[in-house]
Amino acid sequence: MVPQQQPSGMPVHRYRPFPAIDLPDRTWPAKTITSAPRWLSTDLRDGNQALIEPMDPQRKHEIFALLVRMGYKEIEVGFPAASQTDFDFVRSLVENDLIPDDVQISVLTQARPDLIERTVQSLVGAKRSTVHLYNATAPEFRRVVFGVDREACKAIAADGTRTVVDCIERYLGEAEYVGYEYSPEIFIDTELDFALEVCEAVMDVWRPGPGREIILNLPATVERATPNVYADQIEWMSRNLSRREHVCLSVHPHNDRGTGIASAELGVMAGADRVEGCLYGHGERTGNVDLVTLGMNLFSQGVDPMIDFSDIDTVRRIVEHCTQMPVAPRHPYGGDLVYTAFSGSHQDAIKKGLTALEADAAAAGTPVAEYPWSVPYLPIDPKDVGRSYEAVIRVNSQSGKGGVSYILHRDHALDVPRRMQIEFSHKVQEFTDTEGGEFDGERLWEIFSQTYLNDDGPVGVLAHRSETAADGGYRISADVRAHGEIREIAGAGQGPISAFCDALTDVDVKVRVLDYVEHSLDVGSDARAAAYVETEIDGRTVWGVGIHHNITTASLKAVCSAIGRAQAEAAAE
Ligand SMILES: CC(=O)SCCNC(=O)CCNC(=O)[C@H](O)C(C)(C)COP(=O)(O)OP(=O)(O)OC[C@H]1O[C@@H](n2cnc3c(N)ncnc32)[C@H](O)[C@@H]1OP(=O)(O)O
Ligand SMILES: CC(C)C(=O)C(=O)O
Ligand SMILES: [Mg+2]
Repeated sequence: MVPQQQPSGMPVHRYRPFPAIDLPDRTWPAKTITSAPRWLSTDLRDGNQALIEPMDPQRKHEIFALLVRMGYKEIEVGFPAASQTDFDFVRSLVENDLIPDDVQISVLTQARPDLIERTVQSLVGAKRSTVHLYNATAPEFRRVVFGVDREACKAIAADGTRTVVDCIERYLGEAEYVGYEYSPEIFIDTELDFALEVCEAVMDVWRPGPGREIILNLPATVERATPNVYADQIEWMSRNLSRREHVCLSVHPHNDRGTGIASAELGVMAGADRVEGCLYGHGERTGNVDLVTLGMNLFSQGVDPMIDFSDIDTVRRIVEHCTQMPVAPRHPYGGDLVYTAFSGSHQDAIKKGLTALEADAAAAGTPVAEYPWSVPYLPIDPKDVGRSYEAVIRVNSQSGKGGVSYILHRDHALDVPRRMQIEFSHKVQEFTDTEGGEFDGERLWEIFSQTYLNDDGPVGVLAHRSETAADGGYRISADVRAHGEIREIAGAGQGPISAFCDALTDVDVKVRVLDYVEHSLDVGSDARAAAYVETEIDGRTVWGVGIHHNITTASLKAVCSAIGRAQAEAAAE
């Protein structure tokens, strides 16, 4: 029987579903995003206003410089009427000529004449800027916060816009370009017909036209509905706004339901031209939509985000330093663990995927870094964002042979044969089960060396001499340490290993070789070789490993290693 879930007892009755939008002929579900929208970073405004400790001027400058380096062309730099510090920061950007010619800063203000005037004053001397005005338009805000009806609410927006126009004329006549952005705050809770009415009233004052666009920014100030509802709202506005060709329609999702990314993406599919957000999703409460994830989502679809994320760790480091807040280890694209696989089957698939990618790229004569990416469990190549494969596969108790052998290959160039991978990963499992936690490459190498490369077994080879007979037979004599004594032993066979195994009967050791693999570890005349031998000793199948500059020595060492392993296994029983 299927287990029966029980009512939670939580006060569900206090909440209402968000009403659906009546838009049966919506077109956004069939759309795909084929080019990057215009981005606005509001790290220095919405992001900053929500920090436990707002950024000091030096940190603000660091973020600004980072945003410029990454390629953001529209940057909201503050709320200059809020405080002298905010005002001074904008002035320092302007007066120190820190704003590149192709970057447009913007500043936010409430629709209050004194605040607007101060805000516009902060922009004197800026070549390109945008004045951004907002007032809340949702019914609850009209009633509770402002105590106004629809007409009065609309008047706040229109009058505010008029004041902006006047102030721009008064203070910014010299500027190359001054743009205007209007946001009906709490747009998602505003009746659509009223949001449209307010935006039209604002446009009547600003009078957008050729060369004079207006940015209408429709915020999900508090995200309260599924992203499809936001998309419907955006599509409805996009269809019904007049002067649409002169409107830059912008979305500003917050992330209260954890669907800010989806809201932004569906918003763009629904007709938005521009997205406002913050790096790593800083901002009020659960944050603004994360610009890193949005940009990288495009990148992962083969669409250029027009922003450079190729050094994602530096971006993260600067954001963490400036906001004094950590980025979560599982944060998409930038978190510490997001290109890491711990579990065995994932590691196995990634290892095979990377090998196949290299082979496919080589076959196509294309460098791997240019070859179309397709590796299981990794949506993008970590190297494309400046991560290395080092961190991709990490070993703990959930890991299997794939991960373990990947790390041995990565750190020591060992190509451990498949059946030996199984044997060694069981060995590692014994350790991870008892010790717990993660095993790094160094710890794995310790276990590998202790298991296969220690010379303390019952038999050790000290020197060997060999000759090939005219009939192709192989003769060997070797000085060995056997059971505490130094002995010279001799034997014959088809090659060094079979001859050595024959010689070992002199010291009462019987070894049957089942498989043998060797490969070089380095290049050049001084190169070392690794030899792996699968043996049957006293009814046990065990592997041995030898590493040496001389390939014959490596093989004999591998046999001795297997003898040691057999004895250790027997002792452990
Ligand atoms: C969704 C967002 O992120 S909006 C941006 C929010 N960011 C900030 O508020 C940070 C900067 N703000 C501040 O530092 C301050 O609010 C200041 C300095 C701008 C203004 O401070 P104060 O004058 O003390 O006003 P206060 O902050 O209390 O704002 C409330 C008043 O502004 C009015 N108001 C709020 N928003 C707006 C608006 N967009 N347009 C016009 N009036 C507004 C309210 O109705 C209220 O008026 P009342 O005092 O007559 O009731
Ligand atoms: C001021 C506006 C754009 C805002 O930040 C919001 O509504 O979230
Ligand atoms: Mg906001």
